[in-house]
Amino acid sequence: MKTLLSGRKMKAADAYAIEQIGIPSVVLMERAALAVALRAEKAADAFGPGCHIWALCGAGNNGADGVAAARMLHLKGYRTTIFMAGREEKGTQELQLQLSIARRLGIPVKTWERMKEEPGGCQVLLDGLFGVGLSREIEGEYKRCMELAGEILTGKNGIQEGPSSESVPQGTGIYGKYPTTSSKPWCIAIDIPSGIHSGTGAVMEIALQADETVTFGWEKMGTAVYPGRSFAGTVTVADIGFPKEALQAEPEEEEPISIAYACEKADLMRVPERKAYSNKGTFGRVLIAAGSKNMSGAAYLSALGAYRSGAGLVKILTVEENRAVLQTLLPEAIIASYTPEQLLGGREDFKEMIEEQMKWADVVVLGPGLGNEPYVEYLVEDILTSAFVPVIIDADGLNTIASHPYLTSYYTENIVITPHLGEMARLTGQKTEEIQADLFGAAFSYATHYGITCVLKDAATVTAGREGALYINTSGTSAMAKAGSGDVLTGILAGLMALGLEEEEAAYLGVYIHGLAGEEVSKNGLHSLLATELARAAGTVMAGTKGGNKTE
Ligand SMILES: NC(=O)C1=CN([C@@H]2O[C@H](COP(=O)(O)OP(=O)(O)OC[C@H]3O[C@@H](n4cnc5c(N)ncnc54)[C@H](OP(=O)(O)O)[C@@H]3O)[C@@H](O)[C@H]2O)[C@@H](O)CC1
Ligand SMILES: [K+]
Repeated sequence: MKTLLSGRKMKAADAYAIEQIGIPSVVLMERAALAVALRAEKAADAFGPGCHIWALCGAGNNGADGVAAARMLHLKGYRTTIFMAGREEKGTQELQLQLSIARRLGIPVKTWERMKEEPGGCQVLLDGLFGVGLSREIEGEYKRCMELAGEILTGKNGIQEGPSSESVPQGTGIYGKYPTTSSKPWCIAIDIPSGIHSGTGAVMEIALQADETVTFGWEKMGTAVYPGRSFAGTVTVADIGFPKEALQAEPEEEEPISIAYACEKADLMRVPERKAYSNKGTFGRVLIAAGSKNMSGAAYLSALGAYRSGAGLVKILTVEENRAVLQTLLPEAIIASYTPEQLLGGREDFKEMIEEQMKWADVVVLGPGLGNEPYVEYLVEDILTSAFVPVIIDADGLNTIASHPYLTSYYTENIVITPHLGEMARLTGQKTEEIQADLFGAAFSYATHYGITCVLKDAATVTAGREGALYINTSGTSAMAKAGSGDVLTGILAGLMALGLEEEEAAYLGVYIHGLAGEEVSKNGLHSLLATELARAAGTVMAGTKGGNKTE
């Protein structure tokens, strides 16, 4: 698992390394600047002779990194200019030190306004305005400086020419590439794109669009969620010598959200093995309470997802009208049915039936395609009160809870909810934009308030465990923004729980597998993905797990 930090946590780790361990600040900075300079060299070489590298620097240590990187590039023979924003005399000690070295070496240091007049513009821009020290909205002079830098980066002032070499060098050890031809400068963000909040990923009024980000020690949470993620380009994490113990350092001001985790391929090994001596009962029974009249697709996709990700036996509990179609679509599933009339007429009998079904199940999915008829409230209530196994609630299950908030009183630690932003907004009474502005905060608050697992679905899905552990998903593609994708996800989570994973682990791992499945299908193009293919591809991803393709 990858570890990601908030800006404050990073500053605490920084302080720990300097004050407790005794690594001088400028030693860390030298390594940070070197990592940036190495990337800048690649970009400059891609442009070829005549490349002009600018370091746009603020008055903090992010700026000091920029000045130090500019010095290294100057010493290697690259044409380099430093542009300063903010008041140098009020800058950090490190900044003043780096500037005095740069000046003694004869590197031009100018104020940011002079960027307008620089003949030939720049081809590579190092963004060192703000790093993890950014703590409030950007305004005034800084804002004007960033507006100008933004114009330069988008080529709007007409004087820029970016790297244009025919032979394009690949990034070393990362996934970045340089453009073969471009009229825009290549922007390397130092630590984090300036203007992006390092904890939430929010744009603090204005932010600079980077082509790549070189970050130090640990990736910042703000570049893993949107919109920060789209500003960062490809992210390289440079090891600049922080000891692991530095992670224990707590931020000065108490901060509930300071660390998050992200799955990597090796985490697929967490999926339990499929034992050779087993039967369908060994791998758990999934009950899917889904579908309504003329709405059978969601139930089918959820059931398919569960089977493809390991469930031994799947039963779909749905309205009678869906029986024939579901039996045809998925003969492997058991179908149990009810009629809404049966429910409204005799609540007790219905409740008994639900209780029996819950006794059968090891895992329950509640919600896909349930609709919003009045009887759905009773169905949700009866399931929540009689299930003593994990229950994954999605879609109309969540909408029913949103419109009947008393249902949250039945939440137990076994509950996993999988809302998208709109559903989360309905559940919490917040605006979608408020949730979007802080996905970590929204998932964390809901999960810890109710003591449940919350999978908040977005282009970068955030999962919060019931005690507040946070997981950010890094797999997946835009191809997955398709009808039925969420239904398959509920099935995958259920399948993993049927295999024996705990709710939290199944949730973040399931989201990761779902994303990898999306990537697999997208190899055929981004537009054409079908949810059924996603379920099938989840099976392919599962084949790569520890027990996925063993014969004994
Ligand atoms: N040894 C180390 O320490 C290492 C540090 N490293 C590097 O240092 C970076 C962190 O440096 P930093 O802490 O100096 O803060 P930085 O991001 O440069 O911001 C500057 C100042 O801006 C201010 N400010 C905030 N918001 C503002 C706003 N909206 N508008 C205007 N001003 C605003 C705020 O000061 P304030 O005004 O709040 O007192 C803040 O202090 C880190 O990202 C990494 O690149 C690496 O070299 C590794 C070793
Ligand atoms: K920056």
